[in-house]
Amino acid sequence: MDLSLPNPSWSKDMRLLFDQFMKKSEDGSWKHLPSYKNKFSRRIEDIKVFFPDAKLIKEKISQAQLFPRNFEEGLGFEYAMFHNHAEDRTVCIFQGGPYLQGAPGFLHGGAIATMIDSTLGMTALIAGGIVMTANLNINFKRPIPLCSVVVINSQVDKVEGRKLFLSCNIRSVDEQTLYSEATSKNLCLFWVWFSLSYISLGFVFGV
Ligand SMILES: CC/C=C\C/C=C\C/C=C\CCCCCCCC(=O)SCCNC(=O)CCNC(=O)[C@H](O)C(C)(C)COP(=O)(O)OP(=O)(O)OC[C@H]1O[C@@H](n2cnc3c(N)ncnc32)[C@H](O)[C@@H]1OP(=O)(O)O
Repeated sequence: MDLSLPNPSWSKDMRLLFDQFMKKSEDGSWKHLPSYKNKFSRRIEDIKVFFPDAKLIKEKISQAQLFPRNFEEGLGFEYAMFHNHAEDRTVCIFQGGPYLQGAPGFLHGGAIATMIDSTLGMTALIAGGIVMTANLNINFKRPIPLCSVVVINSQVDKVEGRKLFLSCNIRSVDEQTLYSEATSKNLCLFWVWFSLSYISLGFVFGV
């Protein structure tokens, strides 16, 4: 089940942004990225291909779920991502629910980091195939109110061999407030470089 589609917990802002990006996707310049709880987790063989040293316990791996998709509807991470192939850019619209509280009334820094890592990771994944985050630097500039909607804008800045350098920022829907900025270095796990984005997309999402 694609969990990046609107559900009743989404606020008006979240719905509006989603509809705007779906409209932008009509001419093919943007692409909506589906998101699942446990794609790649069901079959131990799939994972072993990417991480041959993984010590996976069969019974447990069948229960594995993508971390940000682990909460009940509306309580944790509600988000949808859109990718622009020509610009190597991914936008994530994100509504952080009440279970993600850090300072009273605001999102936990770890929850913000999770969404930053997920968005940068997805951008790197599309650009470079199977990648791991080697380094992530975040400046938390303003606290993000709980249950508000924010926009994460990420892009590939530079590619050096198997190293991808990315950056992103998080802004309010009206773009007036800059909440966070981050940079990351992601390492492509296979030296056989495949930047053919849509092949990567099909590989990961089966689309
Ligand atoms: C992950 C996605 C996988 C599958 C996709 C399946 C489904 C997708 C569905 C949803 C996707 C959602 C996206 C989620 C994204 C989440 C991403 C993560 O959270 S990853 C988890 C956190 N990261 C880790 O656990 C990484 C642990 N570290 C490692 O495994 C290794 O250190 C490494 C990063 C793989 C690098 O090891 P290597 O042996 O491959 O490289 P090295 O020879 O050590 O270094 C090469 C090169 O890179 C430079 N470098 C290495 N580490 C760092 C660093 N921390 N900071 C800066 N630079 C670093 C190193 O200096 C070398 O540079 P050179 O000498 O100039 O070549």
